[in-house]
Amino acid sequence: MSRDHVPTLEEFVDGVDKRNPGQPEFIQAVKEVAASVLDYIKDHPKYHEHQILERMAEPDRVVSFRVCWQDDQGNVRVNRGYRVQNNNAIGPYKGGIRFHPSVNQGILKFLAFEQTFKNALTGLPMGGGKGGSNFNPKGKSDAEIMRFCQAFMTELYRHVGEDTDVPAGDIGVGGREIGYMFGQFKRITNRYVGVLTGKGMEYGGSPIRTEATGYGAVYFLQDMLKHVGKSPEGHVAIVSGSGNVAQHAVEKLLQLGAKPVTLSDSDGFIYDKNGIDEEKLAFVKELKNKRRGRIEEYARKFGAEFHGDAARPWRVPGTLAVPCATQNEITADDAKMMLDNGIIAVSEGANMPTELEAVHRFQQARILFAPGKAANAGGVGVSGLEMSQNSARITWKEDELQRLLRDIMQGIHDRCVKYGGETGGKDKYVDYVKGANVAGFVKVADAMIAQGVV
Ligand SMILES: NC(=O)C1=CN([C@@H]2O[C@H](COP(=O)(O)OP(=O)(O)OC[C@H]3O[C@@H](n4cnc5c(N)ncnc54)[C@H](OP(=O)(O)O)[C@@H]3O)[C@@H](O)[C@H]2O)C=CC1
Ligand SMILES: O=C(O)CCC(=O)C(=O)O
Repeated sequence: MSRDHVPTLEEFVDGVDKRNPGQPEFIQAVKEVAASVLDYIKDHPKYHEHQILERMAEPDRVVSFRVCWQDDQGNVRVNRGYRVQNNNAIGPYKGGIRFHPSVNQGILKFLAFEQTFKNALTGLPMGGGKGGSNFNPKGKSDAEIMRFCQAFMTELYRHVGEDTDVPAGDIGVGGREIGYMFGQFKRITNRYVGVLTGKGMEYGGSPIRTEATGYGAVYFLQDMLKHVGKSPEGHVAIVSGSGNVAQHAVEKLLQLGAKPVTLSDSDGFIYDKNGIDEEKLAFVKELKNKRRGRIEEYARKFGAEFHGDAARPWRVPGTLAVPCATQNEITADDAKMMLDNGIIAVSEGANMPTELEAVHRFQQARILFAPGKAANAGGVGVSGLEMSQNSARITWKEDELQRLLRDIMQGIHDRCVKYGGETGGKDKYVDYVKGANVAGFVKVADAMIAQGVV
């Protein structure tokens, strides 16, 4: 293909498809971005001359390694670990670590690609990366989790560092796992540095990192509603997941006067018509973070409905949705059902929880739809602030971090409006997908051009 010709979406995706066989999630993520930015590239030929999108869609490197550990019975177990370093044009690679049996290279490539745009949107100097393992933490003892985390870091330590690549948590990786990995990094390197974020407050963590992703996703929802003269107050909210992001999304929804009525895990979902209040949320936190139990218990305890067989909550009527479990949990049929039920806004707490066809349905219906790379960026935003605090060897006060998180989310909303807002329309429609993709792209692209062909 001639270098003068900006590829069409089909030509571009065809190339990505051929180079990444068997990686549908990665192709989906790249396709969504390409659909937003190719027109912008046509209007700004320097990005085509420098082959920016082509370079961004090829990770800087993918590290894959064996992780050997022993279970409580003394059996030797083998898993595969990865770190995908996608792009470090604007700062050290930054992004979470996922422990889940579904983890493979394609899923981590999609997450590292998304992270590159997300981190740029925060306005902080962080590149994009992601890592993980197909290790399944469910049902493992605390000692097994510790041995696995230590074995994982025994290889990962040589690829990360406070100015190189700074991992954090994601699905299956919370404060406990970060602690074990941090301890092992320190033991191997004899250095006490901010190599991971999401650390405990006693050893270099930042106030509100735990809450930041869920809170941020609801702040973004609030900002979208405010843009069209509305607020979350009084609305019924459908939430999926019951882990870190879902719990704090529910907490912030309650603080803003909305009524969350669902939560889920991989077994199914609960529907509490009376609403999940603070007391019920405290039960969920204890159930999930301490006892590591199943969400079905909520239904038994509070007399709510439980829908099993891995059912998802999208059939439940509500006007707001905050998907907080995993990728591709909202199908095109789900989107239709949600629209039929009168949904007005969706804010993605999870990464790419909405299938591409479902995104198109929401866009066609012109509802408020925030993609994860904008809506869930509060977590990595506060991680960036944890990095700053670690470098300066200080801890800021919680009030200050609450204010900074609010500012970061507001800034992301403004950037989306700048690049995705329609001019001249009466309904102030913002295509948040386009806005987030173009805003993230421009920042990374300009840095790449300034740094030459590397
Ligand atoms: N933690 C963070 O700061 C950030 C997280 N995210 C994204 O938010 C989402 C949730 O992460 P987080 O809350 O941290 O993870 P957690 O591990 O704390 O919770 C994940 C929740 O999602 C459910 N879940 C996971 N995989 C599946 C699946 N395949 N099918 C159905 N349910 C599933 C889990 O159920 P079960 O226990 O049964 O597996 C659990 O309820 C992910 O997409 C993550 O990438 C995005 C930005 C930052
Ligand atoms: O806090 C971080 O570094 C990363 C969080 C994350 O994995 C994400 O934003 O998806």
